[in-house]
Amino acid sequence: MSLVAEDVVVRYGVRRTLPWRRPETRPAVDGVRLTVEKGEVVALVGESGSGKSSLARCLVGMQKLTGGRVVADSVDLARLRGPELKAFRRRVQMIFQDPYESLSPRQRVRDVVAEGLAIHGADRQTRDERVRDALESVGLTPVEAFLDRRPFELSGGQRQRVAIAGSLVLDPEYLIADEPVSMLDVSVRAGVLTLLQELRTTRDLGVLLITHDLATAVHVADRIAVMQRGRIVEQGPAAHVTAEPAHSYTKALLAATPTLDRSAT
Ligand SMILES: Nc1ncnc2c1ncn2[C@@H]1O[C@H](COP(=O)(O)OP(=O)(O)OP(=O)(O)O)[C@@H](O)[C@H]1O
Repeated sequence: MSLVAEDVVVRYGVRRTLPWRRPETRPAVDGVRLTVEKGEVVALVGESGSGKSSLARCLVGMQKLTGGRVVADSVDLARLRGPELKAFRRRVQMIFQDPYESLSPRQRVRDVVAEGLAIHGADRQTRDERVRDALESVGLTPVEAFLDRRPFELSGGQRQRVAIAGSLVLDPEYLIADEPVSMLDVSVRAGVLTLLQELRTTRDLGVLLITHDLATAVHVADRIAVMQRGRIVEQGPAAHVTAEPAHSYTKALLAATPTLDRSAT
């Protein structure tokens, strides 16, 4: 069971030009191969503009590919239509950097979390059970204390947990988390990251954690993929990538992360 980017290319803003003229822009994603298995956390690390979000959008089917393909359990995403596409969208969920932005301020937590279920058609009792179960899974307990709150009555960490619960109600197989803790107070980051790690185990979830911060990646990831200017320049087990970085860019990232940089001691 895996979600795979195969030689994915994303090129923005290609002008309609004569066919023999070369495109003028460098691809945002430039031939990326990346696999996320169920039950593992893969961190995609790179500086701003390296193409991480573009690749993430490809993996959830929100971005048109210029080249390559996304394959979920051996099926090419581009071939999916109708109910199959709908099922894929349920199986692969995405959460974003700013939990406040992705939540509707007027809705109560119970409605925010149930929203995806309503779209995918579920009766009221199922919805209620799933919402409670999801809130428990993300540690928002006792559940009754949270059901009727609105996003502005929650802390940043709690809002991100609500957003994660909104994905979990759909019982996804993969979660693409785009900078899920970078807007959060440092004191609550570890809690949200640990939650993602737990979900990997308890729900056999495949997690792609996108971050510009190597320390965040090391905290939770089984594997790390390092992205620079649209390419994956290095990937491997987290411990290996940080202990013996092969690429100069990974070395630079390590050097910029004093808590991990062994050469600095
Ligand atoms: N919709 C778009 N139209 C045109 N260019 C885009 C679009 N989205 C991203 N880009 C460009 O593609 C490149 C990669 O952007 P992307 O957001 O994927 O990188 P990133 O690593 O996620 O960066 P950040 O962490 O800042 O979001 C950047 O040069 C960006 O300006």
